[in-house]
Amino acid sequence: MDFSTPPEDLGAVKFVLASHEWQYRGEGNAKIAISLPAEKKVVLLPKSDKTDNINNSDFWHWISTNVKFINCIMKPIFGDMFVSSPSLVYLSSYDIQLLNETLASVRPEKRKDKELLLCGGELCSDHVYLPSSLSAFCKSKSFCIELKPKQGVFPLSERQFRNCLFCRKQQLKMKEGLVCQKSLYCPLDLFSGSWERMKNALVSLLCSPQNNLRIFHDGCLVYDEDHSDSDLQKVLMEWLPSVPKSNLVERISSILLQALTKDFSGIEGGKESPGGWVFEGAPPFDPEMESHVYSTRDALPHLPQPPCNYDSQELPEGCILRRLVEAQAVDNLGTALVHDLLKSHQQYSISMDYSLKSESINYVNNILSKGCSSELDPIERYLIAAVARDCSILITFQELKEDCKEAQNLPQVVDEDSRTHFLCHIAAVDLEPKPMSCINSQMKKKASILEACQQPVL
Ligand SMILES: O=P(O)(O)O[C@@H]1[C@@H](OP(=O)(O)O)[C@H](OP(=O)(O)O)[C@H](O)[C@H](OP(=O)(O)O)[C@H]1OP(=O)(O)O
Ligand SMILES: Nc1ncnc2c1ncn2[C@@H]1O[C@H](COP(=O)(O)OP(=O)(O)OP(=O)(O)O)[C@@H](O)[C@H]1O
Repeated sequence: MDFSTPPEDLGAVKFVLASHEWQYRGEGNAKIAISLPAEKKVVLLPKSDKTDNINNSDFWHWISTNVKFINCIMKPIFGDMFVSSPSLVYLSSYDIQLLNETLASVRPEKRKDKELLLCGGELCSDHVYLPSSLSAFCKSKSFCIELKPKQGVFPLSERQFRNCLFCRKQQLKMKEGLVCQKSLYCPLDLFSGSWERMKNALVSLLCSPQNNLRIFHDGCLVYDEDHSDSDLQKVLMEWLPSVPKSNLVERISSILLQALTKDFSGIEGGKESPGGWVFEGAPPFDPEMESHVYSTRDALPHLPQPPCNYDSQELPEGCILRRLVEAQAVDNLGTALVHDLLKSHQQYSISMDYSLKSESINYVNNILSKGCSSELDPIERYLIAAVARDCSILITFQELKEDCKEAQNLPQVVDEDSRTHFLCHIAAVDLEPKPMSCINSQMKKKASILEACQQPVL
């Protein structure tokens, strides 16, 4: 593969590793994140497995199309205030190789099936820190909670299960040995609009984080699934002022919930695109619809756990939870119906069995040409919703200096027990489009989940 041609014509800027102080931040299934602490930026580098076969020109078109998708589709849907625009960088193959070698000792074993092969990536604001416009009013320590909330609203065709997809998938994760304990978290509670259930969901995430919660302190990972309860207590003691007999997990959950339900529209110059996210023809989020499926719900596999609660009420306007749930509801058909549609669609069927990055470019270009409009077809809507069902949010807090009158109108939350005020910021990340083949792979995953639920691991 030849990655030597500088892709400057697509707006990419040269990134020389040796010119920056850098650290490994973390990774998911698709990208490795390198943080640049002095600049408060991150470089996100796509990973490849040995079977990926993409040429230089296709790679650069794919990655620049991804950035356009974030800017033109996900940003209007979530709102300017929750999404920042990445730019493109290119690296030498020497630097990519150096990264592979240097990172080998810090990368988790379970992620090493893929490595860096492609000489480019996205440069983004590092959202584990507060933007400087806010941190100027704060004391020094910053904390960030990363959440991957997963799917919190389901199309009618997928509401017949007693337990939601996340809770059913726990059976598969147990069966495959990916986790040794089931998560206590249920996304339906987080998105329920009920203060008590949302709070319980956050406590559950803190106590069983799996790959759905991480905490960073001044840019360093201090709590995730590989840490213990006592690590969590230490982090929270560092974060919150001591108050005798108070429950730190409860206190942090309350702070987090204030941030997740806060109306950020209009804050930080975060102007809405015309009409906000709701574009003509998008199915409105309708909690009433689910009443129709009660009658069939009991017919499906019973897990050795209580049923999930599909009841929900409206979330506050302009808060991140509402934006997420509305973006997830852009698909109102569900995987099986969309999969059937795809099979019958001559135009798409060719892309279906391929996970090649170049294959996704065509459908993303179609979405880009339509924009957030009623012209989007159900398959395109599904692919947009799929991003919102798997993205992460970074919620960052920094303690406000005492008597800081200038910060009155800035977004803040309060720890009631200690009366401490924190400025906060929320960013959605991992908003790149999924390949068309994800419809096929999600069908297969759902079949495996059903099978795992038929022989539940206790
Ligand atoms: O479909 P799911 O729910 O299994 O989600 C996958 C995630 O699994 P999770 O359940 O969060 O552990 C999975 O996360 P992990 O690798 O398990 O941390 C990825 O996010 C995957 O996305 P992609 O295919 O890399 O773009 C996700 O796949 P898709 O969203 O592309 O289907
Ligand atoms: N803009 C950002 N600021 C700070 N940290 C970030 C940013 N973007 C990503 N990260 C960190 O990098 C990690 C990997 O990024 P990302 O979630 O985009 O990767 P992925 O491989 O696509 O994930 P997934 O497996 O969930 O699809 C995130 O979990 C987060 O900790």
